[in-house]
Amino acid sequence: MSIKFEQVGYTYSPGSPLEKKGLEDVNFELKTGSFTAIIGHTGSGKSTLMQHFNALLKPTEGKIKIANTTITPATTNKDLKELRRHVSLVFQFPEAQLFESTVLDDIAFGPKNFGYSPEEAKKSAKIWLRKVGLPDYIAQRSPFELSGGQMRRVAIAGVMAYEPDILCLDEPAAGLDPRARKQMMHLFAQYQQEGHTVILVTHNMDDVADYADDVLVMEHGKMIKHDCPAKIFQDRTWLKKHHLEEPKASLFASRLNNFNFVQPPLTEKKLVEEIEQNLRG
Ligand SMILES: Nc1ncnc2c1ncn2[C@@H]1O[C@H](COP(=O)(O)OP(=O)(O)OP(=O)(O)O)[C@@H](O)[C@H]1O
Repeated sequence: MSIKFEQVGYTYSPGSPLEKKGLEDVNFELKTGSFTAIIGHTGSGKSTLMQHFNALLKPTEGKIKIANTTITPATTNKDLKELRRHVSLVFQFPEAQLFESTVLDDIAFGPKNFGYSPEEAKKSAKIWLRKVGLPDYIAQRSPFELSGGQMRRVAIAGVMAYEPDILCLDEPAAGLDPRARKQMMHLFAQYQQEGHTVILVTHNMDDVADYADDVLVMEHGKMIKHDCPAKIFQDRTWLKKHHLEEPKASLFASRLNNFNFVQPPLTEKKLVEEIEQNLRG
C-alpha cells in the first residue's frame, strides 16, 4: 500500500486562542514494505504526523493518499473504515487500552471488529499470543494480572492479529527493559520482512540504525529530511545543528583514534567488522 503526503498541514484548534500549527507543508512518499523511522526532538510533530496515517487526525490542508483512499480536510469518518482495517496505530503505553476479561479475548477483539468470525479471531489470537513471545497458559488469565511488559505484548498482539498492511508505532518500546525492547523490535522487523509496511516514531537512534531502511526527520512541524539511515547519520555537523543524536556505534567509532572508517558504522555489528578490518590492516 503506497502512502503519499502532498502539502499536508495540520492546525490544532483553528480559530481559537489555543490555535497551534502541528504540521506544515509536509510532502513525502513511502514505499510499500518499507520500515520508516520518524525522528525529531520533542514537540517536532512526530505524533501529529503519525495520527494522519489512519486519519485519526485529518489534514487541515493538503491531501494524503493511502492505497485507494484519499484523505482531505473534507473526508468524513464513514469513508475511513476500510482504511483503518489496513492501517493500525499503536500509541505509547497501549496496555492502558486492555479491557476484556481474558488475554485471548483481548487479542481477538481487533480481528472480530474487522470482520473475522469468532473462530478465526480466536485462532489468530492464539497464533499472535505465541508470536509476541507469551506462553499459551496466559491465554485464559485476566490481562490485569500480568506484568507491565506482558500487558504491552498482549496489546500489541491485539493489533497485529488482524495483520494490518501498515503498522504505525509511536514509541512502542518506551519503558521496557533492554531485552524486552529488543524482542519487541525484532517482532516488528519480522513483520516487515513478511511484506508489511512499518512506521515507527522513536527517540532511539540505535533502533533506527538497526531496523529502519528509511527515515523522516521532523522539526517544528516540518519534514526537514527524508533519506536512508546511512545518509541521515553521515553528517555529524548537520545532526548537531538539529539537536539529533547519532547511534551509539557511530559515536563510539568517532572517539577511536588511529582507526580509519570510510563512513560511520551505524550498528554494533558493522562497528565490530570495521574494527577487525582496521586491526588486520
Ligand atoms: N492536542 C493538542 N492541542 C494543541 N497543540 C498540540 C496538541 N497536541 C500536540 N500539540 C502541539 O503540536 C506540536 C507537535 O506535537 P507532537 O506531539 O506531534 O510532537 P512530538 O514530536 O510527537 O513530541 P514528543 O517527542 O514529545 O512526543 C507541539 O508543539 C505540541 O505542543
